[in-house]
Amino acid sequence: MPPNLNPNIQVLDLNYQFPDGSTGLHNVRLDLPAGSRTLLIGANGAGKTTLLRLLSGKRMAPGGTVKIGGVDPFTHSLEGVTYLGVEWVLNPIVRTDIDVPTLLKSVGGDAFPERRDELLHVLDIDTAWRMHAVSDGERRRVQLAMGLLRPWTVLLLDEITVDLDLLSRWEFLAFLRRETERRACTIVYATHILDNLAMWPTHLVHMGLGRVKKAGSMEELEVEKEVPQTGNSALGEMVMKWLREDLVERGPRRGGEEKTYAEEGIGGYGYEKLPQ
Ligand SMILES: Nc1ncnc2c1ncn2[C@@H]1O[C@H](COP(=O)(O)OP(=O)(O)OP(=O)(O)O)[C@@H](O)[C@H]1O
Repeated sequence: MPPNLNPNIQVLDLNYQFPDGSTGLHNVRLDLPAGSRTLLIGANGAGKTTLLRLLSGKRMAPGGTVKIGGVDPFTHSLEGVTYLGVEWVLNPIVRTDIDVPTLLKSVGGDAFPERRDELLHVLDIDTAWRMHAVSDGERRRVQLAMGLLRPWTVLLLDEITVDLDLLSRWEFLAFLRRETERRACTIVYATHILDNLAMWPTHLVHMGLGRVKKAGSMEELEVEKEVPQTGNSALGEMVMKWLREDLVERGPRRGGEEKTYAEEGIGGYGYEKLPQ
């Protein structure tokens, strides 16, 4: 099925039971418009992963309860729905002695050279890395480039940014925001880490014990957006500044011509105005 140009997400009275008969979700209702960026918030065990798996079509929801761009993601294998979660993180290929260009080529990098190069830049990836000899955060950045390379229309992220340093996460989230602003795509992001996020979401969904406790746009939920420039705490602002200085000190990757993203301030929503 071709990518949908109106990738809204609708969930109607979704009840879900696990194969052992225990209840996973109770009467979940959601209506997330195309182009939205939703933060999915909830304690451990609240049901976030369960919901994201159903939205991605990895698990079957009762007929008519989940629609992505108007169709059931389980019965239609939806091209353009990308779900990045635990199984994806644990894929052993990214721990083998393989180089970055070969990995990116294996997921279609040559078909999307501009996206590939943008992701390399945004995620500050050194193409000379070999994957058995990188840090956890560097590995995660390459994985993210792999996962995001094909232009998805719905992106479901299940807390996959835990290994990223504050600045890399900031740039990654700014990239996702630009994506929703320049093409028809929609994001749901389950996370426990709220640093830097105050200005990122358009919608919030709060889950608890398999139920949606609150959901709506930032305006509907009257979430205060008046925060420091980055939407970060004073401590976060300071750490961001340190990391930015570290990157400038390290200098550019790939031959010395290119500016680091910290020098360019490409974050796109206030990052360039960080206190110096
Ligand atoms: N296959 C399963 N069979 C039975 N119960 C399950 C199964 N998978 C998850 N659960 C239970 O469902 C509940 C919701 O799990 P889920 O993974 O969706 O939570 P979560 O909100 O993503 O939590 P976390 O923040 O820890 O990732 C938990 O209580 C969990 O124990």
